[in-house]
Amino acid sequence: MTKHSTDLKTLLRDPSLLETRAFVGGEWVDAADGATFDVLNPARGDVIAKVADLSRAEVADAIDAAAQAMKGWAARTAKERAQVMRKWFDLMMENQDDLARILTAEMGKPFAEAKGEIAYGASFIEWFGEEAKRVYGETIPGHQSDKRLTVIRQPIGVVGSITPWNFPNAMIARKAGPALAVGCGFVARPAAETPLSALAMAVLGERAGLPKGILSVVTSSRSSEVGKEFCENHLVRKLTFTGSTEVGRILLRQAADQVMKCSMELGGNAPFIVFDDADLDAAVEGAMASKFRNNGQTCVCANRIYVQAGVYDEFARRLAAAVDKLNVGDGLEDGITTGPLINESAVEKVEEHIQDVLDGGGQVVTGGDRLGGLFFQPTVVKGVTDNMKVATEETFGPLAPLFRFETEEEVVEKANATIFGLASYFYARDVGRITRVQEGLEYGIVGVNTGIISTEVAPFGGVKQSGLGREGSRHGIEDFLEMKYICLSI
Ligand SMILES: NC(=O)C1=CN([C@@H]2O[C@H](COP(=O)(O)OP(=O)(O)OC[C@H]3O[C@@H](n4cnc5c(N)ncnc54)[C@H](OP(=O)(O)O)[C@@H]3O)[C@@H](O)[C@H]2O)C=CC1
Ligand SMILES: O=C(O)[C@H](O)CS(=O)(=O)O
Repeated sequence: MTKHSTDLKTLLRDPSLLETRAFVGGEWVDAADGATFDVLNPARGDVIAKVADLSRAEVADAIDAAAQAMKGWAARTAKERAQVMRKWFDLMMENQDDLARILTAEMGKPFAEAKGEIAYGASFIEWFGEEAKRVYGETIPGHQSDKRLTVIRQPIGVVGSITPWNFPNAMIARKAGPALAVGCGFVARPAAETPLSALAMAVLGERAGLPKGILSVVTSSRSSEVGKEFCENHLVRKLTFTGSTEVGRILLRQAADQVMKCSMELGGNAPFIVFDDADLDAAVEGAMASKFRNNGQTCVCANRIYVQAGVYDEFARRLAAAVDKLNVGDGLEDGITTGPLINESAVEKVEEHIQDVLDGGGQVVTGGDRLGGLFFQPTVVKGVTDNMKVATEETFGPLAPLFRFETEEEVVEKANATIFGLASYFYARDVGRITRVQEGLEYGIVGVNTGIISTEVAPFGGVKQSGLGREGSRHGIEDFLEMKYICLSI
């Protein structure tokens, strides 16, 4: 891999999108004490920016500003807010290439994939700008002749948002879209690894006409302090989080003290099942898409690949052949399909899972080795059994473990044997089997003969310990509204 420094500003058509100050109350600010934290390019290891490192007190200022700005923003009509959201969408798409280069530089995913994320993120801004115009109330036949009953829905209040590094644009957009569209104030704390994408979104949001203070981006290396401020500040009425189940539990415990409404999009352990009546080429294509998207660093990636005995060896052969065509490298360079992992611990987790398979008698079909830095060979292993770590732990990397199974009943039981319940996938052609399996899988999302399920028009979220609530779709707006029952006596 070529190792050279990243002069990101020279790569941008509009260098002003590369913002390193925090966005608080409509102002671009350095930390009061001048503190900064480094943002690294995971492909090259160099520091690409030094970003304002805010304290908890400065986060509180952003919350105050959001509460103040809400008064005017919520008073606008849904159509007026939608016009600003639409402008924001247009600006994100006009600046798609620059936003993608910033995203690739700080997170590592290849430029083409980063462009896809920008479009995916922008789609939530567009979708919820429109959806907010359809937040209807209701009238209810009175229980007494002198009573007139109505139900109205109003913005829940100031929203605190904590998002991960794996989708630095889309995970914020999937929350900010509905929250802002219905009139909420929104304070976003992006992961310390990837703050630049969020800041660039705020630059464009300001240009689109978001009023001062309604959106803040509070960059900070002190994630737990920010989380505590969100959970303890009584002006915050909603906490929305995407990340690990472990951190989700911490936040839920903290939010319980003020009975705060929470949305949680947490970890997964997706089964990917290939039955013997599957279209094997389609199943390989789906496995590649699901497993190796974002270098395996998504909560909906296939984490366990179950293949029915009759097609196990052929599927393994075809999958390995497809994996060998992946091109690992620096995502800012042309022709790269697979970037680096986000950090050293992510690489070590992949190595740990592979070694555990080998220690248990499994074998590497292809890959299995580091490539220097944070790069790792996309890997297929076979002979994987239920007692191995990869059966219960999310790898979050480019490892495709193949489990063999005999019967439909067996594999559905094994697929469900996890505390997680976010995404699941299977390939089959028998309609009876498809019906039984799609209904039997205990997951919030089931992909049938497809490995990619993510879209703004459908409800995204998990059951069991994969989360609370849904994001996207007409359902995704509900979490940012409160229902009010009005009983009028005439
Ligand atoms: N469901 C999903 O979409 C995702 C799931 N994951 C899962 O989480 C694992 C670890 O990934 P990672 O990014 O470290 O995910 P984390 O859950 O550790 O971090 C997610 C976000 O939460 C912040 N955070 C961490 N601890 C706290 C806290 N105590 N209070 C408030 N905020 C906190 C992080 O900030 P900071 O990074 O600055 O510490 C980051 O912004 C992955 O291996 C994967 O299993 C990860 C990303 C996305
Ligand atoms: O957190 C994630 O991994 C994303 O939610 C996955 S997706 O929505 O981009 O598919």
